[in-house]
Amino acid sequence: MTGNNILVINGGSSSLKFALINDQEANPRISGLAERLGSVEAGLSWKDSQGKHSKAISKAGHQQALAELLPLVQNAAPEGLQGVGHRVVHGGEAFTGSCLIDNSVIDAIRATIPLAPLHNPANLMGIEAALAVFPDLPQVAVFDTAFHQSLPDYAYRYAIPTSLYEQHGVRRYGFHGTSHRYVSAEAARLMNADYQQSSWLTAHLGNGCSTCAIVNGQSRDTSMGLTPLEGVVMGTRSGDVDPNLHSHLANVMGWTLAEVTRVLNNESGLKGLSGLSNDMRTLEEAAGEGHAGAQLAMEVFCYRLAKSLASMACALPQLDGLIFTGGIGENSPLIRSKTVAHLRLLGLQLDDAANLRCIRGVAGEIQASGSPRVLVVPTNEELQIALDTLNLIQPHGAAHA
Ligand SMILES: Nc1ncnc2c1ncn2[C@@H]1O[C@H](COP(=O)(O)OP(=O)(O)O)[C@@H](O)[C@H]1O
Ligand SMILES: CC(=O)OP(=O)(O)O
Ligand SMILES: [Mg+2]
Repeated sequence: MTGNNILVINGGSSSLKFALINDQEANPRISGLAERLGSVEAGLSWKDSQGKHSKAISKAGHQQALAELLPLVQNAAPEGLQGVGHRVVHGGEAFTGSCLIDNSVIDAIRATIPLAPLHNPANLMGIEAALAVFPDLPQVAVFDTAFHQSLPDYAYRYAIPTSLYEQHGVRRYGFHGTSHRYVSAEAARLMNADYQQSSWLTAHLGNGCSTCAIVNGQSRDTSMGLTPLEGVVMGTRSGDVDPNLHSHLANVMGWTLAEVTRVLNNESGLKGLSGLSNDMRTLEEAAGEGHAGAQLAMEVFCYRLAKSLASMACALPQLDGLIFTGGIGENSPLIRSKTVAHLRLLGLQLDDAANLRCIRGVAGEIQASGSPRVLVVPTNEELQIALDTLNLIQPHGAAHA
């Protein structure tokens, strides 16, 4: 049994992340990143069984980058590829699950560009490049928003005029659905619980961060909204601010809309608060050495995260577990413990030794005895995308590694 080989592509505006996943193997055969696409500094870096490699691909665009990595992928999968799975950030209300890509799907992703101007054009570039390079392979779109299409209307509607929703799609959509879905199903599996009869809170803490309430395998609420700016504090994104901040900055400071958008998306969050970095590792080190900005950024991050989780708890009939995931959630005992310390009202408390043990890919339970479960579950969006892709291209479903 050699398994199935799926190429997973996550297209960004000037980058293209990729991984070759075999559904019978624990690790990707090859994974990497083409970055600074379109510029003279464009480069390709990747990791395979032989180690880490890099190569300059000056001025390469998305399609050329894919053509460059094609021989590497073919080399890693001499038996051939079965399909290509794409991360697509925004599917609007058109997609409640993953789907095979055809012209109508491409049109629907294009029609959603006004709702995700930073993400969807880049995802489309990845899809179009892959269709040009692999015209004969089935390709699948896996949407960040699809898992959250089960939100009830009282969770997804904003209290603004109804016409803005009905005519312009202004509502909460939610993102990181692939990760929230993967880690909650994985938690149920690890706990021998029935996923279809279970309730979870999840905290996906990467560069982008979001929380989610999952009941019986369905998302019931999530912290991100119309765009991935709403919600908790992130690496460079502010999360929730007073909606009047836009007009305040325009009227008092004379900022343009583009400047406000750039500052809230790229200069805020941990980076803006600390004045130092968007990287939690850097902040933890600096805070340990007494850097006041780093300390404050971490305090705000944890308090706001706890507040978001407490509000998500409104959507649950019971709490089977709080799940931490993403680079920060999987690797920072300090952030987990500071966050849970604000959640005593939910009865949550950590076991310090267990908390310290769950880092660098180690999954496990970290609660103190008597507390509802708290779990660390490493996310694997690429594997979930590969499994969704296999499920759609194989009528009888895919096997799990
Ligand atoms: N050991 C660690 N301690 C604290 N934070 C960490 C650690 N390792 C990674 N991180 C943080 O994880 C974040 C990146 O998460 P990741 O999930 O890799 O991001 P992305 O959303 O880009 O996939 C960064 O803030 C990084 O500092
Ligand atoms: C939608 C989103 O926030 O994605 P990321 O965390 O990859 O930036
Ligand atoms: Mg990640």
